[in-house]
Amino acid sequence: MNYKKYKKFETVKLKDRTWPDNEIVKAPIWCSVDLRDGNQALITPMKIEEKVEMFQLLVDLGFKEIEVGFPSSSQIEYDFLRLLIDENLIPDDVTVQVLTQAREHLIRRTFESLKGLDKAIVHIYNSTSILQRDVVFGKGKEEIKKIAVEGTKLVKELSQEFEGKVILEYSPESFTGTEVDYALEICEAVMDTWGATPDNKVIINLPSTVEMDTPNVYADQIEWMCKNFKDRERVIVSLHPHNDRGCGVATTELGLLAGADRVEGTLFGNGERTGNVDVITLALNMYTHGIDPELELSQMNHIKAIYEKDTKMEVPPRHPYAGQLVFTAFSGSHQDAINKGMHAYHERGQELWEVPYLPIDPADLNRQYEPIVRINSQSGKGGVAFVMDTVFGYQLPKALQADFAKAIQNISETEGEVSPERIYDTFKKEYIDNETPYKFIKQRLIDISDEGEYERRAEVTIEDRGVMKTLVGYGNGPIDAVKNAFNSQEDFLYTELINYSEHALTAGSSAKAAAYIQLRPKGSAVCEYGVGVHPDITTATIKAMISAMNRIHKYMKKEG
Ligand SMILES: CC(=O)SCCNC(=O)CCNC(=O)[C@H](O)C(C)(C)COP(=O)(O)OP(=O)(O)OC[C@H]1O[C@@H](n2cnc3c(N)ncnc32)[C@H](O)[C@@H]1OP(=O)(O)O
Ligand SMILES: CC(C)C(=O)C(=O)O
Repeated sequence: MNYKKYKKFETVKLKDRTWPDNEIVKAPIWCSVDLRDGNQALITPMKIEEKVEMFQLLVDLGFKEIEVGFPSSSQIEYDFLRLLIDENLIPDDVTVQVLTQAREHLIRRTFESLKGLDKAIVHIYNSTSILQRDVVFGKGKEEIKKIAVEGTKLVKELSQEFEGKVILEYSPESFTGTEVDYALEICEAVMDTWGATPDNKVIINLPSTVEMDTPNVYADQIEWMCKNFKDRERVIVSLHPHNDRGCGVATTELGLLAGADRVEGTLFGNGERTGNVDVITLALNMYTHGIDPELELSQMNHIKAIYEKDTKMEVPPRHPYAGQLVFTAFSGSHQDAINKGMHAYHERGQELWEVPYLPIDPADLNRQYEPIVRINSQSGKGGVAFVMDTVFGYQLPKALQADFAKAIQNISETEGEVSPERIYDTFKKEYIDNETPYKFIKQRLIDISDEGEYERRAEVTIEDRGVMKTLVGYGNGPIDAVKNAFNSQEDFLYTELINYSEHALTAGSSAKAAAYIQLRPKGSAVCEYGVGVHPDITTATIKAMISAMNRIHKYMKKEG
């Protein structure tokens, strides 16, 4: 690879830059260019119905400025705008924008397409970069400036005949490859020609048509322009970044720090080559800093579905905020931290979102029902416990979490990802449905307390390898009485209770309880959990105890 084939681009010299100390404190004016820059870059450009659907989505998301196409370039582009106008599909608070090269016949045709609108942004451009002046136009600086000025004159003239209001936008296209002082000279000439004033501002769009350098260099270019306009008040400074070096979002954010007022971009960053800047990421980056993004992005799956349908593009699984995997943690330590963080967030009822590894509450994007944690061989007990809790409602005690996670890891090591259903089935098989050698049949608990002495008699009927037995025991509470009923049998293992917990599993009249019992045979190191589920908590507890005993039997048999 011959890196000597390339050279670094000449950067603007800005010694007194202020942008590094600035902060983004409010949303910029957003302009969607999905229907123009996005559409022109598609393998199959959108059909009219798809354009209409996309336009409606953009309106619903809250865009107030939408570049709807390049009407002079083709009949479909022209017809689409006509349809929006003729069918009255443009809301009053939305301004449509149209792009055209700064060429007479294209500008005239553009104005024809606008008939009937009460306002529009007419966006003219010509390339101003050193390279394009040379290889595309073969023209010097004055001639290139003349293209912009002549184009502006014509837009002005046609605006005067136009019944609505025209806002002029001018782009020194390939701005990032243009000397800033020359870009400024053309932009000032355009504004002077237009007669720009603070009440009749011109949108000066400074595109990073090709991302040529690090985002700080673009920020320097923008700050330099902002500082050097003759009258900053007559300009709306607009950014239009592309993503050639993969820094489109950073470039835009730094451009905003540098003083820009407006951003042109697309949903999910569709657009020429590596795409335009992704407006959704920009807006949600602001949102997660407590800034109103002024876009309604809560129905993320819906936005993604329409986008994918109309553009035939796919949102990659790791795309910020929208990708299928971005609210999923596979690794154990992440799962553990998310699990604890979510619990703390809900328990504390705090207003501020603070959950490790999740910069945004998935619920804010209507993604709360997606599995946040997925289980593979890198997962630990936290992730398994999280799935059991959030998907199935079982709050596993710590020691059981570790024990059960081992069983799941054994599966994932051979089979890969383990689904929540598989996790639950395994849990049931391991801890609930253990019926050999002992099977629970029924129980009766009698209060035999006397003069302040709290005492219970437990009668537990079980099936022991085909034989029905009713065991009787006494204790100072149900668990004690039941345990003693088992321990009083000579042919049973004498077990000690190590741990007990229970909780309601479901709400309402059909509520069930889950009981967790950990037992250890006296003098043995074996320690097993059993789980019982039943509407009656005592029955759930007895079932858990029997399950734990059966697991001990199984384990001891295995160990010989
Ligand atoms: C960075 C961007 O995304 S800019 C937007 C780009 N989008 C598009 O181009 C999509 C729609 N475009 C089209 O369909 C066509 O380009 C049309 C219909 C607009 C124009 O088509 P054509 O006139 O056949 O060709 P083309 O666009 O290649 O223009 C060629 C001529 O226009 C000149 N030209 C190109 N851009 C501009 C401009 N912005 N202003 C003035 N002249 C220009 C070229 O120098 C060239 O001149 P030459 O023939 O004297 O050499
Ligand atoms: C027309 C201009 C703004 C453009 O699309 C670009 O520079 O990328």
